[in-house]
Amino acid sequence: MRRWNGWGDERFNLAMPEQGQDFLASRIGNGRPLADATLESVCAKVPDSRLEPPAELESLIDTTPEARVRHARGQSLADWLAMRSGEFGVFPDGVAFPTTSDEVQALLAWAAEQYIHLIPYGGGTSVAGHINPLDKGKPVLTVDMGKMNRLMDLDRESQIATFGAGTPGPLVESQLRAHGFTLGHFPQSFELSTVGGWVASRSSGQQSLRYGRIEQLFAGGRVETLQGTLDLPTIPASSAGPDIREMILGSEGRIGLITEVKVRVTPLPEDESFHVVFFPDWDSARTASRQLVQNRTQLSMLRLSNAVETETQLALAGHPRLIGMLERFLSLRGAGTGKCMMTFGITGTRRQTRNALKEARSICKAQNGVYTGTRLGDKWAAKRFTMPYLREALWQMGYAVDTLETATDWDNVDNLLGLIETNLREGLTDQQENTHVFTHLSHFYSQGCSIYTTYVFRVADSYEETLARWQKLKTTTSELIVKNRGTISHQHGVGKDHAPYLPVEKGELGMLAIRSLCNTFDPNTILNPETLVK
Ligand SMILES: Cc1cc2nc3c(=O)[nH]c(=O)nc-3n(C[C@H](O)[C@H](O)[C@H](O)COP(=O)(O)OP(=O)(O)OC[C@H]3O[C@@H](n4cnc5c(N)ncnc54)[C@H](O)[C@@H]3O)c2cc1C
Repeated sequence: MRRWNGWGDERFNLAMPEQGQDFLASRIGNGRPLADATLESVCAKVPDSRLEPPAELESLIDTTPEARVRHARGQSLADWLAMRSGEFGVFPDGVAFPTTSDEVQALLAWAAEQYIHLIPYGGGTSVAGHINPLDKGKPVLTVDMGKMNRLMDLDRESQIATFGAGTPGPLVESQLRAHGFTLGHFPQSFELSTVGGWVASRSSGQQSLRYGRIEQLFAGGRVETLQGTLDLPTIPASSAGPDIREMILGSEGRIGLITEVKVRVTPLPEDESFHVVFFPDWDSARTASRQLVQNRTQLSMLRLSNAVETETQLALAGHPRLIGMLERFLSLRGAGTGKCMMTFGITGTRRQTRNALKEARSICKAQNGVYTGTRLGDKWAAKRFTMPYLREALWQMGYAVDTLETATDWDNVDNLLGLIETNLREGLTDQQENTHVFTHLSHFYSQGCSIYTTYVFRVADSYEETLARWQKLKTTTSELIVKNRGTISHQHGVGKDHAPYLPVEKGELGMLAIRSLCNTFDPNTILNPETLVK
């Protein structure tokens, strides 16, 4: 069963190896965990539902406290603190589980008539407050799309698959795999996030170098809005004015409920492998990454850890004897202190992968990269969806962990990365607290790349103080990002948490256009208020 107050399946735990514990203690001190609230105690706080559904919708709506608790928060650190403390604030009045587009349309009609706020909900993996209900004086109905989770059609010739919007990553891939296809969209939240959520929040998967971001994969579909149904036909390309698909991408539940998603799929690859190269320093590593992508070497994924992330990953990996041997070998080859780890994936026909590997190794070698084969890369691939479980282990040790991500042009990558890391590292020094900060680059483009920074700090003596620590780090760094040519989000979307920073990025006129778009479909702000735009 899914954890009600954290990430993933409650039967699965990721243990922190002893060396990892020592490493963190040496960086930020020993943590002291806070006490967790129980599900029962939180359910007891849930007020009576204000919903009075008509008979024909009654069977679709669950108003039990537990369903409402389980849909009240996403996965941001602020959400995590709310769930762990039991201080949720607002709960939805009910959760609807529609099974067809017609049922979604009926829910919309009822919501409009009764002035009920409606929150579309995919996997609830938002890390930016997208799906949290607000107290606006009206009832709130969360619409969980999870029952619309089937592969509805597969056009093998055009390679287009139609899915119910609530289909989560594993069901997308298993249903396609049975027909010899893949979507190739693998966000780290793959286990729980859904195809509709990916479209609504402009998600990016780890192998976007080969398969593209969701923008490239989203071919069309069906959206139920308060003004009627929007059918998005699949056309390979078009010069017929602005693209309606682009309006749905990143709409974050403000325009309507996506009920069917048509995606561009690819036959399963013949060959796939993941490789690791260590570079002596950041400059050579960053140069090699940029050259790989600007050279259009056919990689399917690329990730470059800076020196602190490399050190942290090796410390947290366990197996001290093997890691020690690796470090000695790397040191002899010139990649000692300050080394940076690059992981890359190659996917395709055997011929393509052979050529890509040759090209990639040659570019890396020219920058003094030490190629170590596939062993570490295979480990990364095997564990890539389990890493979010580490949050639970860190929490039990008294540490809070969060990530910040942006993207910028190559000429600004080092500048912005430095600003982000320094701000996070020094952000709690006035409280005599250290923050452990490390970064990787991922999602590479010819023009630039995304910057993904993780920060770990000790929880304070109370939930309120811990939240205040997070707010300070998050707010000051978000301001810094948008003031320095970074996007407020490369892949996590805007939600409610990033909405204050959007106007800097879009400008006044841009914000007016986005607001007008939402108003066209939803003039009375029934849908997901204050997400994306106020
Ligand atoms: C551990 C972790 C790792 C993550 N890794 C990545 C990553 O690698 N790449 C990445 O892109 N993101 C990542 N995310 C962020 C998150 O998973 C994505 O934003 C994802 O796309 C959200 O999908 P979801 O189905 O969970 O949507 P939800 O969180 O349920 O909703 C997100 C938004 O989309 C709207 N929405 C959802 N479904 C619909 C629908 N059918 N119709 C209309 N609106 C809808 C909601 O109203 C909300 O505004 C990560 C999150 C976590 C917790």
